[in-house]
Amino acid sequence: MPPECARIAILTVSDRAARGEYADLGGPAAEVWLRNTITSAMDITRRIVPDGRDAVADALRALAEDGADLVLVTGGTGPAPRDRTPEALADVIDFDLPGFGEEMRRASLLEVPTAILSRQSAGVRGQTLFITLPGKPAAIATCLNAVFAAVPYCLDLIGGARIETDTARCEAFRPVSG
Ligand SMILES: Nc1ncnc2c1ncn2[C@@H]1O[C@H](COP(=O)(O)OP(=O)(O)OP(=O)(O)O)[C@@H](O)[C@H]1O
Ligand SMILES: Nc1nc2c(c(=O)[nH]1)N[C@H]1C(S)=C(S)[C@@H](COP(=O)(O)O)O[C@H]1N2
Repeated sequence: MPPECARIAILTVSDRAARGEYADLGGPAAEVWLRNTITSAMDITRRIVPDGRDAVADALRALAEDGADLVLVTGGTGPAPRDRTPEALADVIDFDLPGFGEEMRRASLLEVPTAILSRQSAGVRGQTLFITLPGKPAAIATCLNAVFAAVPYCLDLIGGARIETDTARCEAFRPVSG
């Protein structure tokens, strides 16, 4: 893989999708969104894990150790007993980026009042940016549309791969220095 190729992982967190009780629609929706938006070279992998703090934290750690530049996580952000994606994220990151969650909730609240229940967020471990999204497949585009303009510059700042976007879908914002 060329060094400029961005390594992106999509992690679906769902007990029922992990058991095969329903088809995972969230992971594929996130992949389609990325393929339609990112124009530079990328390698996308997808995984499914059950809900729960340890299962999710182990998967997040493994993805960072594998060298992922960006990890999108969908599911397990709510208040139900098995929804522990935020705790798993806190276990693995060096620091959080609360603006991501604030903006994704703001955008989602324009669509559904229960968006306030999602503890979705973002954080950085080493050179990996994690963004957590709600499990509802329809939430994925809403949330990525709301925040993705800041993702390329965030990856620049943490030493991740440089990514370019289709400006008709998402204009990556990189502040000009000086
Ligand atoms: N990965 C997914 N693929 C398809 N539909 C999903 C997925 N994740 C969630 N959903 C749908 O969104 C609804 C609410 O999502 P939520 O994450 O709260 O699921 P859940 O009820 O906790 O399910 P699970 O047992 O799979 O974790 C689910 O009932 C399901 O219909
Ligand atoms: N855009 C959007 N955000 C949303 C939703 C949605 O349907 N669309 N569902 C909400 C609901 S009902 C819940 S419980 C929380 C947490 O979902 P999760 O546990 O699947 O991550 O996300 C919220 N955010």
